[in-house]
Amino acid sequence: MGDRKPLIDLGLKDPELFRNNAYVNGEWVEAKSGKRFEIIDPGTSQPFATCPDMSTEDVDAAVQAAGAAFATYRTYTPLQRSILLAKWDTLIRENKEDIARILVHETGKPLIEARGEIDYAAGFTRWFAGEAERIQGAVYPAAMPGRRIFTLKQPIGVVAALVPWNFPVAMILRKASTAFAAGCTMVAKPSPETPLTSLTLAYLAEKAGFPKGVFNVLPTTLDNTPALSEALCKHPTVKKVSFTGSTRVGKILSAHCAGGLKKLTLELGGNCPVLVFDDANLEQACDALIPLKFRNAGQACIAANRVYVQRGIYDKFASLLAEKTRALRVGYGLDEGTTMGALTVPQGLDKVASQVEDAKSNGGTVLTGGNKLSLNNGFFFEPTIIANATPSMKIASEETFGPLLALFPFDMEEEAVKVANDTSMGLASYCFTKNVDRLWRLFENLEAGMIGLNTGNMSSAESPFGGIKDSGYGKESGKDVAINEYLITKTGTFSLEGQY
Ligand SMILES: O=CCCC(=O)O
Repeated sequence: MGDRKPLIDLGLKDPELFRNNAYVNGEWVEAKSGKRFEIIDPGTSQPFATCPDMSTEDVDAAVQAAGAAFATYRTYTPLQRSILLAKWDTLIRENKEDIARILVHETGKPLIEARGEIDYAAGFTRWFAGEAERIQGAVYPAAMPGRRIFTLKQPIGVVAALVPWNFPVAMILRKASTAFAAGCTMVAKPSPETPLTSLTLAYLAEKAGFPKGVFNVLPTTLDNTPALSEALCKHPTVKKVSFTGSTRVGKILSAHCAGGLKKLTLELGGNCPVLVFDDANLEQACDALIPLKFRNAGQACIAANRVYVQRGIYDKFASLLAEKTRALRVGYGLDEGTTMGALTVPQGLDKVASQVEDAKSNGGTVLTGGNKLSLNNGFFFEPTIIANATPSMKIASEETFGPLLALFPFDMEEEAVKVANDTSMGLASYCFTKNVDRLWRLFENLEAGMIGLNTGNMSSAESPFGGIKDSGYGKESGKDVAINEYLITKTGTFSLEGQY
């Protein structure tokens, strides 16, 4: 266990999994300042643990450790890296229940979703255990006689991972598994709300046998986050930065990285549209939309935000969706039967409330929900559906990041595509129709990095994840594309004697 215990009994089968110190160079350490901060359970608004508040003065030691570890870890064979990832994967799966409990306390999500997140997250450790052994250069036929051209893929170096609070286990594993498969080392900065699961994963990485310094985790507060992130981006030993979060912060980090020409992966905001056509299977569309919107209380970058419904089925679809939404059980994440938990940050409540008020005052109809919930002192909001939404409402242009869905009517396909694309974002778009030609047209014409065709679920280890436009660049997960983000391609040119 770390130096301190949790403030409440977390009910862990293995209390060793609770780690509340930073992890640097294989040691569990305090911040140089000696300061700690509280981690709040969103389901009760009460602190349940504390962590060291790492700041810029703690950055160099972590990066130096990762740099020193890189000198050795880069020489590990693909098979050695694959075996380490596979061991980590096994330990994560074996400890799923305990990790899920910590995750519920950190995020407020229901236990059933926390377990699902760990299954999803362990998909990355398993997938990248395989990818480690599939890194390949190429040989190119040369135009000049006697010349041979070939490429070699090598790890880029120390990576800084800036991790969000909405899927803290999945997002850190999506980045770390890729980096470790490539032969890189990492300094991770979890979100201030959710540092504990990252520390548990670091503990399991140590148990799996990753050498000291390969994985370093720096918890910090919201106050220290901008400066610490800037220090990581600008540290000369850091060669790549991977960030998941808002477009606003992504642009700031991009500026920090520009001076050092750091390679950057940005997985940013969504404001994702969904198009439901008259010929869709309405049950299928509703059953896809409920988790797509209300998973993690709507706090997902790929969550549905704006739903455009063709006029012929608008009323029928709206009432079916409202009925299925009313079946959700909002409650404390660890309570039996909870299917939607608290929002992770209290500011989220105000944003949803202000969008609901704005919609109502502009002629929107609340079909279900619409209010904050007074439950357990936690950050709860009812799952909410607004009908008769119009382009002038805030929900038409602002990403909600909460449990609110707005239904907009439309008549023609061209019109729906135009409004769906009328955003600076381009992460994911979804469409529901049984017309195959239309599906194909939509796949080509919707402006997003990922398109769900009769599905709302497209996140998986084998699928390249990432957006276009203001939703960022670079892909995470999937074959080749993700791992290439952590590799350099070195070109060799060779001349045969007597033929140059
Ligand atoms: O919120 C961002 C990630 C969501 C996902 O990986 O499905």
